[in-house]
Amino acid sequence: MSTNAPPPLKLGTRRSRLAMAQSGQVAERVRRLTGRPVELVEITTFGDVSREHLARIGGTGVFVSALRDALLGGGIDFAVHSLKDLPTTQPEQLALAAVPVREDPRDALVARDGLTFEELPDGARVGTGSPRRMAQLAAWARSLGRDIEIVPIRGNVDTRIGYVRSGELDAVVLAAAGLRRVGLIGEATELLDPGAVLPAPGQGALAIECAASRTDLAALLAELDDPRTRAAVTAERTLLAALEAGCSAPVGALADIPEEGQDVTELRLRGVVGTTDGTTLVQLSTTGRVPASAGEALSLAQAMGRELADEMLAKGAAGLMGERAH
Ligand SMILES: NCc1[nH]cc(CCC(=O)O)c1CC(=O)O
Repeated sequence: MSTNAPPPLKLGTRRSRLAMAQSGQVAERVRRLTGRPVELVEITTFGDVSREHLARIGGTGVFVSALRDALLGGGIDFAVHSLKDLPTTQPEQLALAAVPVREDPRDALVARDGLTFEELPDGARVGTGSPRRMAQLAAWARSLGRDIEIVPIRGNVDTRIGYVRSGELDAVVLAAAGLRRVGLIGEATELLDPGAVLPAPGQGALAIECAASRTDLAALLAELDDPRTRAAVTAERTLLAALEAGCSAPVGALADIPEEGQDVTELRLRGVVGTTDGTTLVQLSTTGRVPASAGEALSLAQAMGRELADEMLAKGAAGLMGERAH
């Protein structure tokens, strides 16, 4: 073994089971890619400590600011975030070095007795703290003529599933990606069709960040980037930004980017905004031609996001978002 072995790369991570799982998976890929050891450095964020509902503390960035401070202070070399927790404006001093291949973007239902959403009886209590999920679940229940009570909850994956195990709630809704990453996807009783419930912009994707000044490191991490995922989440996040909504706003978005070699000639971007009681939803989609190159895909993704936002705003989307997150 060489005496001047490179020092370990420090990967800053939140302490939650989900954050540790996704950081561990990225650390393994970076180790294999660079041959360098990767050390996990645990950091507590405001979002982990606060007991407040996310909708009340604003949501935007509560899980990421402590990690970003450590990146800028040099305490860590890179960080892994859930992309859907990242504010839409990227600070100049930080590089979004890679957006790896996306995990399942859908929401998952975890219900008692293996029930699907449509099988829930009148009076069923369904837990979620997300205004986006509240709006779409309430609208879905209304369309079924079903009387479902949406109960505001928050907490990590185990806490939320615990409400169903204990019998306190009939079901909860979580991101399928989170369940997969912590090995609990078997608890899901239904993967929700995006036609009924659109996921949060960027859901299921990770963001790997480092200081923009670390150009060599950024280039190394860029090996983990998946251009197709980056184009999809760019369309979704451009829509979110153009609606001037925060990550706690009742906004859902999903871009379908066809796999290479797939016989598809169109990209599709779907978006939804609604009131949390589900009485009003503005749900629209737009399509674009499949681009020739990754660079072209990004500008097309941005154009589609802006175009869909304009159409949604013309249909009254701004009035449905309530108080804007900051
Ligand atoms: N807001 C918390 C959060 N941020 C990312 C995920 C799940 C994983 C992902 O979307 O990548 C979750 C939990 C959830 O929504 O159930």
